[in-house]
Amino acid sequence: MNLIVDIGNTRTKYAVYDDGDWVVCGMGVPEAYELASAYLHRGQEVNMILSSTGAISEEVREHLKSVSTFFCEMSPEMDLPIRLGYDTPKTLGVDRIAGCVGGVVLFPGKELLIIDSGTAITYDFVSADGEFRGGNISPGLGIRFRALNEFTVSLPLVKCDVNHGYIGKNTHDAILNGVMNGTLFEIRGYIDEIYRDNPDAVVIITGGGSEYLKKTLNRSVFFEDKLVNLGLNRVLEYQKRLIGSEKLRIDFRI
Ligand SMILES: Nc1ncnc2c1ncn2[C@@H]1O[C@H](COP(=O)(O)OP(=O)(O)O)[C@@H](O)[C@H]1O
Ligand SMILES: CC(C)(COP(=O)(O)O)[C@@H](O)C(=O)NCCC(=O)O
Ligand SMILES: [K+]
Repeated sequence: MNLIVDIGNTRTKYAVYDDGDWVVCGMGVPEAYELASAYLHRGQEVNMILSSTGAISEEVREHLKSVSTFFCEMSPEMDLPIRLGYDTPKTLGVDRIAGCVGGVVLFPGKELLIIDSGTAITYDFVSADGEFRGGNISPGLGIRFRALNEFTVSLPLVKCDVNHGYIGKNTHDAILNGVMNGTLFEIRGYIDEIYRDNPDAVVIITGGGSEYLKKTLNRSVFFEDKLVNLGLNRVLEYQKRLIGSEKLRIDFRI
């Protein structure tokens, strides 16, 4: 089986794929470790890919490695199934690359805009011939609420609530509406812009904050919660095949 471990800035997600089919997903490093151990104890192989934009210690990395039969770590410098048109590929977030690969898996040959609403909101553009063209990073919902609270004297910390209004009549609602509508208008702006340029483009939305957008975004877009997992699974398969053909080359001195 393939085990995907995706450590974000807020949450750790994991997923299991078997023969390209999604099996199960969940959250937490200890949970991912337990799952991998159980497969190993049953004598099954565990092909693992680790992707981390959040903090990860060497100890955790080694811990996860110890319950894998094949291990690779997502990096902009590895051989990837897409080209990276970014001036600083070394500093490019691996979750962004994974989302773009996932997009190409779902919609090959299409121009893509991938919106990942997590701790940060990322807007990533992929050309129809499969090149990551670049993209933008903006503050996520949680960061916006916290920033208003932390950088002012009087503003309280307001919690994200999908049931918000348009015009605030008190401080709480003014902040709630401001952050929620501001985020929504920003996202709508990107979507309208790409459709204006190319009506055939495809917009895919993913990430923990996308649940809210499902309810409020009245635009023609695809929601795919598993986009990053899907991309990481493709990269893992790609790496396995590369290592396999390299081994064959050495074994048979091709
Ligand atoms: N129920 C929710 N409603 C709105 N936003 C949420 C909800 N749950 C999580 N989020 C947002 O999603 C983020 C976590 O999503 P995730 O994609 O896992 O982020 P990351 O990859 O950065 O860890 C949180 O920072 C928060 O902004
Ligand atoms: C932009 C991000 C913080 C998003 O992380 P996330 O919200 O998924 O936790 C991450 O992709 C990252 O650390 N990027 C590095 C900078 C760059 O992509 O150019
Ligand atoms: K993100």
